Amino acid sequence: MITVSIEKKLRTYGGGQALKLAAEFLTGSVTKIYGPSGAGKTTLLKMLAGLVRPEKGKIVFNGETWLDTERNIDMPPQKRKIGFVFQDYALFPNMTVREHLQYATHDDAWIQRLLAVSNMTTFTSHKPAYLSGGQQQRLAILRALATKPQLMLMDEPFSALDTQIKIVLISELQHIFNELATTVLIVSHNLSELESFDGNVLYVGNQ
Ligand SMILES: Nc1ncnc2c1ncn2[C@@H]1O[C@H](COP(=O)(O)OP(=O)(O)OP(=O)(O)O)[C@@H](O)[C@H]1O
Repeated sequence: MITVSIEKKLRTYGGGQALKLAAEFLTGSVTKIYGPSGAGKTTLLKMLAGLVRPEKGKIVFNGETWLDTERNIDMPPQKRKIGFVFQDYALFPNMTVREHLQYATHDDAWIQRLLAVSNMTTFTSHKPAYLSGGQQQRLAILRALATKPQLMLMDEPFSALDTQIKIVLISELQHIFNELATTVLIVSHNLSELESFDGNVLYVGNQ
């Protein structure tokens, strides 16, 4: 279980806007996050990852305190056991698909499986510049999954995929998340694309 209570001032023109959130996420659950543009959805994922610090707040993951601003605890991102799929992918330009995955894990059988479920096996020696937008996006998902994270944070992870690929990939991901008991948070503008994910919905924004 992840327990989160956070207050963060957002840098907005005009100022004054803040993100305030208190929520619990059960282990192994999928939560679909939606809300207006600029409400702070990406910032919320970054705070969970330890990439952005709130002014005030507490994050406890399975009894382990990741953040407690009152006690000055702020666990660094690499210790938080998370996978992050960034909206802009954040791939390494000089690494091939296989190297991206080998950088994250030494488990070759797992790499093979990830490549197979995402239909990426034929592209293993390609660098990002030689991949389509949809292939780059799938690589970003695979790289995040490679470490078998306990918490998967996904920011608009399917935006570049065509419907057919999306349907197959989501069904494969659902199996993998169940197997690993991964807790998953997915930010999406398009909740209908996530229909096949069994999960809860969280609105971020002014009520
Ligand atoms: N580290 C930060 N500290 C404070 N404010 C930030 C930080 N990063 C981004 N912001 C501000 O937070 C606001 C919300 O941005 P964010 O990207 O989290 O929104 P979003 O809900 O994900 O929007 P979209 O749906 O358009 O992607 C923006 O006004 C942005 O300038």
